[in-house]
Amino acid sequence: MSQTMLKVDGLCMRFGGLLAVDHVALDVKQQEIFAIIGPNGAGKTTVFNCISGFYKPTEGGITLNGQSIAGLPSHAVANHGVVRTFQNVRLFKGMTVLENLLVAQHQQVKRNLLSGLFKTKAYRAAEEEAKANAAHWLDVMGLRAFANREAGNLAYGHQRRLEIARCMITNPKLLMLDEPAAGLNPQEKVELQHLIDQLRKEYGVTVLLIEHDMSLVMGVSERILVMEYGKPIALGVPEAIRNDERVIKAYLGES
Ligand SMILES: Nc1ncnc2c1ncn2[C@@H]1O[C@H](COP(=O)(O)OP(=O)(O)OP(=O)(O)O)[C@@H](O)[C@H]1O
Repeated sequence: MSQTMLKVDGLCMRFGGLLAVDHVALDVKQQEIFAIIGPNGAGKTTVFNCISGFYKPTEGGITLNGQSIAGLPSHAVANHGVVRTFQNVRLFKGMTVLENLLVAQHQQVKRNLLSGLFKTKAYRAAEEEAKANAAHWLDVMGLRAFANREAGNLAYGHQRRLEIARCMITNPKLLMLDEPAAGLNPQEKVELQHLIDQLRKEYGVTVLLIEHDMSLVMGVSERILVMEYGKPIALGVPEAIRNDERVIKAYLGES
């Protein structure tokens, strides 16, 4: 049995009178692909925002490899190796694809002002490494032909891939994808499923995913947590979730 990487316990998030997340618990194992699903407004993105440091939870624990990350600001959570994408793609749209990948590595490239000014050997080496990494991820994501194109001018599916590349280039432990299939065509969805699988197999990343596309969720996830009105209502393998009466009811109630 592999080790738990992310553990969320008794997580609550209140907005005024609304308990958007109500005692959510989950544990994601090393190199697992774990999905959170649920009807609109169930609290999925709020859970993501709490884990990634965009919200400070009202209550509850969040640990990464046994270390508490609850309540840390997002940049500190990112420094622990937890990175995420957003429901609406967030890129530097006026920069080129390549520049987006170089900027994503700014933490790794030595930013010491003096070493930058004098272009020390170490600084130049770090710059070269950043460029080589960028080239690698352009290839993995099939974006090499668009390296010098403005990110904002890419087709939507390519923007989504660039967003994932920006995460992966930082060599994360946990990759959090918020509705990565939204806006993709059926062919792109199939490719996305293969990509998620490939990222886990080849780069050892653990994946936490929110997704409405059931074919993708059922095809790629090892375990699924279902939320409704802020509460966890089911947790299990895809086959069990597919046949869970509470889950079926929650989804039927939505349509
Ligand atoms: N910053 C906020 N202030 C007030 N209410 C919020 C805030 N963020 C989320 N909510 C509310 O919390 C509830 C859960 O929202 P959330 O976006 O987490 O749901 P979701 O499951 O991700 O939905 P969807 O699938 O539609 O993206 C909703 O009722 C939403 O209006």
